[in-house]
Amino acid sequence: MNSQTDRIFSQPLAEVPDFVFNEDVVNVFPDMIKRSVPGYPSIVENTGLLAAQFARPNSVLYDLGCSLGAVTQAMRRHVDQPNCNIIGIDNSSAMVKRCQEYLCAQDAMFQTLLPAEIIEQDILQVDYQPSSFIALNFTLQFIEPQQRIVLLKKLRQALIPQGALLLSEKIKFTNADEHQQLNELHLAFKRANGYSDLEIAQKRRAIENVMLPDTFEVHRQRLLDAGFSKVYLWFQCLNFASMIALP
Ligand SMILES: C[S@@+](CC[C@H](N)C(=O)[O-])C[C@H]1O[C@@H](n2cnc3c(N)ncnc32)[C@H](O)[C@@H]1O
Ligand SMILES: O=C(O)C(=O)C[C@]1(C(=O)O)C=C[C@@H](O)C=C1
Repeated sequence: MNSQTDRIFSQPLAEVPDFVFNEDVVNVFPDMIKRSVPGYPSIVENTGLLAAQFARPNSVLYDLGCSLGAVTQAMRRHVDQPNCNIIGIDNSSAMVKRCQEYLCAQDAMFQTLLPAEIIEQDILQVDYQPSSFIALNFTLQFIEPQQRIVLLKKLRQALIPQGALLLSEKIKFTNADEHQQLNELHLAFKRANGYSDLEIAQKRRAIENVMLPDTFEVHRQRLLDAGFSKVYLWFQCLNFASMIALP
């Protein structure tokens, strides 16, 4: 169950396949995401704080595209509301299986935690229950672009009036210089975390067709079009950002 160092793209590949969240990725995922996403640990921990701020009794907290449940675990550390439960959803069976094991380990360590269940499902197919907090932590970028507004409208409908949606994403920039500078800084971040140029190039090739970032302006407008009334950027580190959207 121990996480390993990410060496998935360290050897030259004749052809780099599209990135999938399979067993190989699951084995290295905590290391991969920490070394690839600037600010990831801060975003996860503060998501627990944000969830505690918005969580209301008798409601569900969702962790969509939960992977190994880092956000679910942070919410469980911070949220203490009566009759609240967490539902984590991911469509990768390998992720769901490992996530359930990690949550059992968390259950064994703490006595009073919100109940949490992890479900294997496509987040586009879910009938959402009334919710006070929904986290999409680096997940929307993997959803087909035309489906993003459909999903956000559904989530807006599920949110109770005092609730909030958290959206973290890799972002593009409209200004070409800003885009290039921040992408170069992101490459420097990856190199400083021990990734070689080969690993960086092969990973980029693997995700270019499956992970499609938008600009902050596109996210903001789409959230407003989905029916949210306010969108606040609460975190940015290089080309990775997190925002909250309020009903
Ligand atoms: C970058 S990871 C998310 C990281 C995670 N939220 C965290 O904070 O550690 C993206 C996740 O979204 C999941 N995913 C992608 N498309 C999905 C879909 N349509 N339905 C459910 N999960 C999806 C992937 O399997 C993957 O585990
Ligand atoms: O942009 C990159 O290079 C990334 O690796 C980003 C990213 C992400 O943002 O989700 C992509 C896939 C991996 O799951 C981890 C990180």
